[in-house]
Amino acid sequence: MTERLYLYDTTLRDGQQTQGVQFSTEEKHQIAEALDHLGVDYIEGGWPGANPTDSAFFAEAPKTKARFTAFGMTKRSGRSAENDEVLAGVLNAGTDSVCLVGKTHDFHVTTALGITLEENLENIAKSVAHLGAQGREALFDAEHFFDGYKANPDYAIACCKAAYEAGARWIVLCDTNGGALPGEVYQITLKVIEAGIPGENIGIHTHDDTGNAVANSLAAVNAGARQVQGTLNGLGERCGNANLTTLIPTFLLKEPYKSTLDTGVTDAALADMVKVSRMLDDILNRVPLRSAPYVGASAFAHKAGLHASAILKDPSTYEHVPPETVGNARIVPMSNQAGQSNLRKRLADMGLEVSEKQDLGRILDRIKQRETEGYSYDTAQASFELEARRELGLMPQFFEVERYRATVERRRDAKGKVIHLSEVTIVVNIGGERHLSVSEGIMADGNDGGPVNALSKALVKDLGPYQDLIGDMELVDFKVRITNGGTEAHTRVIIDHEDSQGRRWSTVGVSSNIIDASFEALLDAVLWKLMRDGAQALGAE
Ligand SMILES: CC(=O)SCCNC(=O)CCNC(=O)[C@H](O)C(C)(C)COP(=O)(O)OP(=O)(O)OC[C@H]1O[C@@H](n2cnc3c(N)ncnc32)[C@H](O)[C@@H]1OP(=O)(O)O
Ligand SMILES: CC(=O)C(=O)O
Repeated sequence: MTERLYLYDTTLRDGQQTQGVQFSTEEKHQIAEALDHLGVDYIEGGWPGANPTDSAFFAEAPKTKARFTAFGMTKRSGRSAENDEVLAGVLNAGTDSVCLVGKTHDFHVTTALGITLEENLENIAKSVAHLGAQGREALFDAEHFFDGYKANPDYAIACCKAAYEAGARWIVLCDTNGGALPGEVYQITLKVIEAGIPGENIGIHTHDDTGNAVANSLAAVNAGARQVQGTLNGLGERCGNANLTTLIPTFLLKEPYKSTLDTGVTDAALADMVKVSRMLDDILNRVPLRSAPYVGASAFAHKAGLHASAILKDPSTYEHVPPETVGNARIVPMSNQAGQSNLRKRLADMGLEVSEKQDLGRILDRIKQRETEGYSYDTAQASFELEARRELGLMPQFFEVERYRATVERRRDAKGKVIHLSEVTIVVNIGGERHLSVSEGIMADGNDGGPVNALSKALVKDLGPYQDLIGDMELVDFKVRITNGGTEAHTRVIIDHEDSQGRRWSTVGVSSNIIDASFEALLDAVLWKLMRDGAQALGAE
């Protein structure tokens, strides 16, 4: 027998309380659609009436299978629920479900609201009853509940009971300041159940200020709570909310949850978890967190030689779940932590079957030597492939760069405005024919006319017979690190490119000069593309 566990998403409300996050109405629609596809039970859209974006979003609310929910606060003292204009703004959104936050910590009632404890109980009860009278499903977010319980358990429970007895479907225990720990969340949730509010009416809303938001949510569920609130990628006020991108796979893939609880998320939707997580990062223009549980790019990356060796025999040796269940992928990167197992796997993925131990040993030595010089191949897999081919004598010679020159200049234009000028000249020999390309960039008001951009444009401007093959390359990311390779400081540049086939590849360059390091990474990017697309090697005479 399984029990229903309800998932309540607050990305569009508490997620929007993240510093630096401001969703547009359009983005809210996009996120709501992705959440609905995932199969959560509730989507909290925001606080209608609190700001123009939320009001506009509720005015054209998305049609979702999930219960689309408006958020607000309990009525204020000195007026009736019917006459509270903030509450009216929330109700006017016309949603079937409404979640109201109310105080449950005596200190907040007297200090933040400045009213008596009795008045607060009445405000909670009257607000919830008003929702019921309007035919709405009521949820009560018991703000500061765990801190309130520790300070005055009877009063904190009385607040929850006031809401429950007034007809609230859910009493959501909130760790508003995020300071609670799993043991106490478990014990206090049990106390609420003992006080007469059944677990099937209890929700949990946690924040990650001690890094325990997910653990605290699980603790409440272990005690009997049957609704979990959280956000995609753990977005939220301060350190964030409980991360649904972590919790959902845990509920579907881990015991005891897997065989005792049902959520509305199917296995097929779970396999889109990485996609949904990346969609949110794209909207926020954030680099996805590589180490994110389940969905991070490194969540199934096996860097150490001992791990890679065992993974090749059976992936479960170093994986807690199969990556494809959440739409992720296994990678075995190359680095100075690697052994021949990593190498064989990487080479096989590239279509190179290398069985000679001597060949493998030489490639490994070459990679490890270059890593001591400042190169890094665990992300720059395209450069790794080129190095392996060079060591095996399998790297075609497409062309030779005879020389390049890059100049940068900072001066004022006729109006006295500071501008930066970059000019790059490259001479390339292709099959005995010399091609000269010049590119220049002017950088003013922050546009992209810097020297690396000019270098990139010059390199791909005229590669003669190869031009058609490289025309769709786009530089999409550029990272610079200062490293200590050997005795001197070096600049390491990692560049990501994409092409129209949807491929993304990373290359690395290292030099004491940032322009030269960039040039090396750009050149590798072009060579990798030509090699992968089967370009004919014309050499350089
Ligand atoms: C724990 C949470 O994350 S709850 C969600 C919090 N989210 C937000 O605050 C974002 C949206 N909020 C807003 O846009 C604004 O705060 C509004 C529109 C709701 C209110 O704005 P204002 O009227 O200017 O009030 P302001 O924000 O300064 O202060 C909040 C008021 O609500 C009162 N209040 C706070 N919680 C409650 C409550 N649960 N019930 C009743 N009143 C409350 C406060 O005492 C304060 O009243 P005061 O000004 O008389 O002291
Ligand atoms: C309601 C809410 O967001 C909190 O208490 O954290």
